Amino acid sequence: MTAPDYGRAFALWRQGAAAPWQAYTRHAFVEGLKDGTLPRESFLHYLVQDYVFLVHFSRAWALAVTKSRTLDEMKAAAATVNALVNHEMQLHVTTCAEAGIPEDALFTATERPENLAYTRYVLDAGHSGDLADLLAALAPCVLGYGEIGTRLAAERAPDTPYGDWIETYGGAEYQDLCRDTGAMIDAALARRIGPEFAAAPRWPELQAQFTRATVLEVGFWDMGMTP
Ligand SMILES: Cc1ncc(CN)c(N)n1
Repeated sequence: MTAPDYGRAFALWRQGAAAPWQAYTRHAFVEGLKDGTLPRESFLHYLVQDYVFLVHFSRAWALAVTKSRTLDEMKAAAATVNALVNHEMQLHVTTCAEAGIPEDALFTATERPENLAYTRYVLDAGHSGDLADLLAALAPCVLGYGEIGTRLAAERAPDTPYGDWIETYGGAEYQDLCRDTGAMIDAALARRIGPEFAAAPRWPELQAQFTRATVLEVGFWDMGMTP
């Protein structure tokens, strides 16, 4: 199955991080969602941690609004904040409520170190750099789940109990967000480092940021498998 088209910069970054990207998008946790063998306890533990993750990720996308230089950049970043806090997190709230975990317990959950490392790494990339640095660190999160969702929607076992999760990330709304984010990244990089991304002096550092965030995604799945 070919990877979905989320823009030029993403295609280059993904290729530059081939081994960790494979480890992230084909992780045992992901395969367990696909065939339904992931233990429920692991899934719920992951969802609680992921709720906290999304709180901090929303803060990072809000930082992208303040790092923007055009209204189009601001609109794209603000749309992602909205998608995270008003749509994606609803999956976590609803699924956890059905399992007897109330939303206030989600908001106050103790973060696992793998979670803390990832979110604070991304926030620091944004605070210490510009929008290009921040987007390189944010891209594996948004676009990786888009790629995973697309594949799982096509390959899932019909009776996996994780259909809601797969539909959230494989569905049209999330896929539109991925395409918009990919286009926003391409435009933001062209504006800051020129249209020939991979030839720009800053490219190796942006690639390193994308690769580090991808490795932290692998750690997040590992964490999910050890409640
Ligand atoms: C850890 C993680 N990475 C990515 C996503 C998709 N927004 C997420 N919900 N959680």
